[in-house]
Amino acid sequence: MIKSKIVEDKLDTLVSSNAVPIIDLENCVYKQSVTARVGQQLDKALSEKGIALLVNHGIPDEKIKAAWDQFDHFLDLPAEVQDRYKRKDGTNYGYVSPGMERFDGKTPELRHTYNICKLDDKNLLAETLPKFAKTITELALDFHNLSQFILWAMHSGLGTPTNDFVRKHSGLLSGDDVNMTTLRMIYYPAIVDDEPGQSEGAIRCGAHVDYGTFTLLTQDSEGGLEVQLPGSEKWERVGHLPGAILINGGEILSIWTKQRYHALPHRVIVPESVQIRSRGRHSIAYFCHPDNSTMISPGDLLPNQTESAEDSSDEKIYNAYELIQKKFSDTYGQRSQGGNES
Ligand SMILES: O=C(O)CCC(=O)C(=O)O
Ligand SMILES: [Fe+2]
Repeated sequence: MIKSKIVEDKLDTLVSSNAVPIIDLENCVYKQSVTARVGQQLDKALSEKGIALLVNHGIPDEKIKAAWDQFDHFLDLPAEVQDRYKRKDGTNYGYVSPGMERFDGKTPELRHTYNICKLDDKNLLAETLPKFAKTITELALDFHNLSQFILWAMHSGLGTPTNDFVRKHSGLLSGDDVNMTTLRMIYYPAIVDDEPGQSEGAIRCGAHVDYGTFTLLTQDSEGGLEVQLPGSEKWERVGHLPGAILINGGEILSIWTKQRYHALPHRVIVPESVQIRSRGRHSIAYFCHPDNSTMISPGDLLPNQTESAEDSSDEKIYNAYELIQKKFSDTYGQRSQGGNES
């Protein structure tokens, strides 16, 4: 009985049933034939499923593992040292301890995260853990380069006549005062069933959609990630393809494409399998955002977009920064000021 449950846990995922498109990035070579193919595949995947898996993305596994190791070292530091790096109100960078985030406004998330918003972040633990700063910064640069390749491919897939879409992401990782793009280290501790508050009603990460253009996610093992595919309210387990990076669309991209691309609802539950939940889980999310001052007009990215009666209505158009702040306060109320990016 127990055995068949474990087998079921291994098989019953979107990855194992080939329901997530896999896109080969060919190490991100900037060849027109490659960006055009990747753009087309992304267009199909993000419009039909809201999700895809990227392989041959060029970020070596060892670099990702080294970053997880460094985050573990950070989590081993005494609490008073960690506190010095805590995320502060009005900014997005720094350490977020379990319980600081509550996606549904009440249930604390059982996870540690660390946000990096700038490639040359002088505050990044350079004195306390020099290797942490070096390893994470190098990885952030890799994600920055990968996201730029994806932006060019998306530009091709969307068929927008100008390269404004790419240009509007000029400030990737140059600081959250300019652009909210964030590399987030994440660790979900193992769930110990008989410790109070650990399993009953607990969540690793509550249901939400990400706010920006797209998110890249890498995970070290199956650990409860679930999504709602377009047109369905059913939560489906994603599963895990070692070495692949998952991409999902965010809310700004969805508005920009008049919902052609889906903002994918997702969450991380406490896995029902004792075996799986008794393992800690690492992930890294890279949230790609347009520059804060970018005006996000519905349908702006679609080719041949002419101003329709609907567009020229009095409906207010927000810039990317306002949209994110609005989203924070819709979702978190007062917490938004010191809340989280997702
Ligand atoms: O850890 C994961 O798998 C997902 C994390 C996530 O969705 C987020 O932080 O926005
Ligand atoms: Fe998310």
